[in-house]
Amino acid sequence: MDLVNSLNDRLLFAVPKKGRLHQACLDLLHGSDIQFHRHSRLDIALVKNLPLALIFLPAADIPTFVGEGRVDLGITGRDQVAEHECLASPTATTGVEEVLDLDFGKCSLQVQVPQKGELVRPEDLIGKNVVTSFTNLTEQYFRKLEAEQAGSAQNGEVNGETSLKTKIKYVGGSVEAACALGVADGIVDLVESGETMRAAGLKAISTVVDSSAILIKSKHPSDPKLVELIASRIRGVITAQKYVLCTYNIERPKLDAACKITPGKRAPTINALDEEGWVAVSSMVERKMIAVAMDELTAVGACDILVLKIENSRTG
Ligand SMILES: Nc1ncnc2c1ncn2[C@@H]1O[C@H](COP(=O)(O)OP(=O)(O)OP(=O)(O)O)[C@@H](O)[C@H]1O
Ligand SMILES: O=P(O)(O)OC[C@H]1O[C@H](OP(=O)(O)OP(=O)(O)O)[C@H](O)[C@@H]1O
Repeated sequence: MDLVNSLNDRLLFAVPKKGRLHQACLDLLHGSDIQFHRHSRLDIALVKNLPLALIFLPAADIPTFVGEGRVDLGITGRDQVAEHECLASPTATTGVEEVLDLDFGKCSLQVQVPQKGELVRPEDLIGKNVVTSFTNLTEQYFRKLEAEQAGSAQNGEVNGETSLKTKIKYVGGSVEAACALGVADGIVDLVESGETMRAAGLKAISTVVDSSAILIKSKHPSDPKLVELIASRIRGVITAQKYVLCTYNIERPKLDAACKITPGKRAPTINALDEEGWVAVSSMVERKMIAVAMDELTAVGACDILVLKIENSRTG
């Protein structure tokens, strides 16, 4: 097939085909000027302006394809990478390397139990039924907990061959239904806002892993220079989303106080104004801090404060 043959000279980049990370990934590709046309029903798209092909895969499968080295780059959740890698030996030649935290898709994999009930600590689930989509991480978690309870953790038996008392079962989705249906005493599932958990009458009692979307690469990518170029473009878009540009005018004696509020990524840019004793300052400020920064700037005497969106960036 032509499409498959045309992959030979291209770097392969795996992107979640659906789910929570899909749209944010498309936005990131757009912001990085990675241009492609995806035919309906096709999970491969050739990039028009770079020797790159996008492969649309379930987020859970991306660490496998990148880890095997067949696909060079990928975006998925840190939770999915941890689930895939937690049974791998640290000296394995296959596997993935994290390139960049993408600052979206933030959630936590948490142990959850019914709000009303006798189970209050993760140890209370030992020997009971636990349902999850993350069986490897859950097994690792309960293996450690069981070893600790048996007082053997310090003797290095955490990864020992003793069989697990806790019964861990896999389901592919709607994990939160398992307790109400009587299939599980507790679950291990992702929590972002906590709405799903609370609606199902559950509460979190422990965190297995915190997650966000990450850019990963194989240990031996086919074109390391192109990997670096793509990482640099994506880093630029992420930085642009994370920061805004704040500009203001201030009298020189008040400049030190203002610069403490807006120190910038490297340092603020300061230009003399065509008015004696006044300067203009421009500085990158984290978007989530900008309202507080504006309040504080006003309090120290800054005026004409403007906040501008950053379209794209390459910063050190
Ligand atoms: N509620 C959430 N908030 C933020 N990120 C999430 C949330 N749920 C999942 N994620 C992230 O998105 C990744 C993919 O999860 P998602 O449930 O979207 O996958 P999927 O199974 O491919 O899609 P779907 O649930 O539509 O079948 C997770 O591994 C996690 O990193
Ligand atoms: O804390 P919240 O903001 O409510 O988000 C958490 C929910 O989001 C994910 O499921 P998703 O909606 O993707 O569907 P799924 O159960 O089919 O995976 C996750 O598995 C939780 O169920």
